[in-house]
Amino acid sequence: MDVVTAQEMYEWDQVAIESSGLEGKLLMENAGRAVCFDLEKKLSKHQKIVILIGGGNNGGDGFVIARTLLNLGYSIEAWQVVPDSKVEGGSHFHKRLLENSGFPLYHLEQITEIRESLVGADVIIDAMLGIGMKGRLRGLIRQVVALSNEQEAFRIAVDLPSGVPADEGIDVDQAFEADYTCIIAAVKISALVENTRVYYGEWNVVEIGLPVKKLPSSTRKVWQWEDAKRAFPKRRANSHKGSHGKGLIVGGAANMPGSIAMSARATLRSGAGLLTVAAPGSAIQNVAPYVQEATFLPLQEDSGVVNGQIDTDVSNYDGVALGMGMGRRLKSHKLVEDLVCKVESPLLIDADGLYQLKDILHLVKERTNPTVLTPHPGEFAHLVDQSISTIVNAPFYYSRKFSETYGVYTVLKGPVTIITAPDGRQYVDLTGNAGLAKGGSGDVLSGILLAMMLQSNSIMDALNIGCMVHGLTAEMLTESEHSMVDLLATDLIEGLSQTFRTFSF
Ligand SMILES: NC(=O)C1=CN([C@@H]2O[C@H](COP(=O)(O)OP(=O)(O)OC[C@H]3O[C@@H](n4cnc5c(N)ncnc54)[C@H](O)[C@@H]3O)[C@@H](O)[C@H]2O)[C@@H](O)CC1
Ligand SMILES: [K+]
Repeated sequence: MDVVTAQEMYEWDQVAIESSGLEGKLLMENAGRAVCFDLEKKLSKHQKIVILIGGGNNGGDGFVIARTLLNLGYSIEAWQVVPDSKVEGGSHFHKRLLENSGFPLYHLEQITEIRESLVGADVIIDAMLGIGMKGRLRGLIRQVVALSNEQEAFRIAVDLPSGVPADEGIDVDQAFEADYTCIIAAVKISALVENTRVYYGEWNVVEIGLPVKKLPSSTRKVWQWEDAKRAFPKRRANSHKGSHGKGLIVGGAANMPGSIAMSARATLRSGAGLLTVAAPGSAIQNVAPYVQEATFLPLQEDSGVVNGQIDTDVSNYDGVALGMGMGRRLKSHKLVEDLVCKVESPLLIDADGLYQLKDILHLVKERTNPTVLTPHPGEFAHLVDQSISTIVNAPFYYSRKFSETYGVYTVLKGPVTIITAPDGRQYVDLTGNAGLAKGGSGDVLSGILLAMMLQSNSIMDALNIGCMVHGLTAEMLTESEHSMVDLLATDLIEGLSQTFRTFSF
C-alpha cells in the first residue's frame, strides 16, 4: 500500500493518462465506481443520503458516485455546491451523464437551501475537495462543511475530507469530520499524520485501474502482513544457538532495573540465540532473576549509574542495543560515545542513549555499520532541535531528512510508527493501540528489534517485522485477556509467544 503526496498522486495520474492511454474521465468513472462498491458495505437502501459535490475532479468523482448509487437504488440527494462555471473537463462530462440519466441535481447558492436536507440526512458524502485543495476552506464550501459537522449523520469523505490537505506540515482550521474515508488509489500522507488523521475516521483504499507496472515506484509504503510473511526469518531445522545471533544489551541503572530487564527478556522471547546484558553490577542483581537465559557483564559504575567506557571487546557480537534505563547523567555519555565508535555490528540506540547522542551525531554519521535510532517524538524533537508539534505534524519529512543526513535507520514511534532507511525509503507500521501508551512498551520494542536484527539479513525488514510483532501482540492481548487500560509492558513480552505462533509459515 503506497503513501503519496498530492504531487506524487498527480504524477501517477499523468503517467496513467500518457503511458497507457487511460482517459481522465475514464479514471474518474473507475474511481467513482470503486468508491461506490466499497461504500455498499456501509450504506443501506433505507437511509437518506446527501452527496455534496464540488467543482474539481473530486466533485467529478461525486457525480459518478451519485449516478451509480442512484442506479443501484439508493436514496440519494445530489447537491452541486459550486457555480456551474467551476465545473469543467471530466467533471462536466460526468455531471451531464448524471443529468442525462434522468436524475435530479440540486444547485446550492445559499447555505439555507441545504439546511433541511443535511438535518434530515442519515449519511452525508463529501465529494467537494480532494488533493487539489489549497489554503483554508473558502466560501460556501466552508459553510457546508461547518453545517455537516453539526449533524448526527454518518459522514463519509471521498479520497480525503474537504479542508484536509493531502500533504503533511500544514495547519487545518476547519475540515469535514469524516467517520469513514474512502481513499482513492493510494494513501495520502495526511491520513497518517497527527493533526490531520483525526478528520479521516476509519479509512480504506480502493483500486481504480492505474497501470501499476508503469507507475514510478513509491518510496513510502504501509508495511503489511504479506510483507512480514515474505520477510520473516526462517529457523532451519539444523540451526543452533549461534545461527540466531549473539546480542548485547547495554544500559540499566540501580534504580531502573526494569527497563533493561524487559528489553532483555523481549529479545530472548523473540528468538535471539545468545544474549549478554551489560549493566551496572548493582542493577544486574535485580535483572538476572528475570532473564535466566542471559549472561551478564558488570559495567563500571558510580552510585548505581554507568560511568566510563566499556572494558570488553564488543566486536564479537552480532548486534548491540544501547540506552534502555541507563539514565541521563553526564557520566554515561562516555559509554555511548565509546560504543558508537567501537561497535562493528548493527547498533540500536534507544531512550536515554538517544539523549546522550545529540552532540555526537557526527560520530554516528562516520559509522560504517548500520545504526538504528528508535525515538518517540519527544526524543526526536530533542535530537533535531524542533518542537514536538512540528515533528508530529511533519514526521515523514523530518525523519527522512534525519536518516539521510546521518546515514541511520530511524524508527519514529507513535500511534503511527515511521521506519526510515538511510537512503530515505520509508515504511509505516499501523499496528498497535492505546494500550501501548505506557512506560516499558518502548523497552520491549527495542528488545524485539534487536532480536529481529540478529536474525534477519535486512535491517529494514527486521525493523518493520519487529514493529509489527510488537503492535499485533498488543492488539491480540486487548482482544483477549487484557484491556487497553490494564495492559502492561510485561504482558506484551509473555504475549509474544502467541504472536510468533501465528507467524507459522
Ligand atoms: N485524473 C485525475 O486527476 C483523477 C482525480 N481524481 C479525483 O480528483 C481529485 C483531485 O482533483 P482536482 O485536482 O481537480 O482537485 P480538487 O477537486 O481536490 O479541488 C479543486 C477545486 O477545489 C477548489 N478549491 C481549492 N482550494 C479550495 C479552498 N481552500 N476552498 C474552496 N475551494 C477550493 C478549486 O477552485 C477547484 O475547483 C482527487 O482528490 C480525486 O478525488 C480521481 O477521479 C481519479 C483520477
Ligand atoms: K472530499
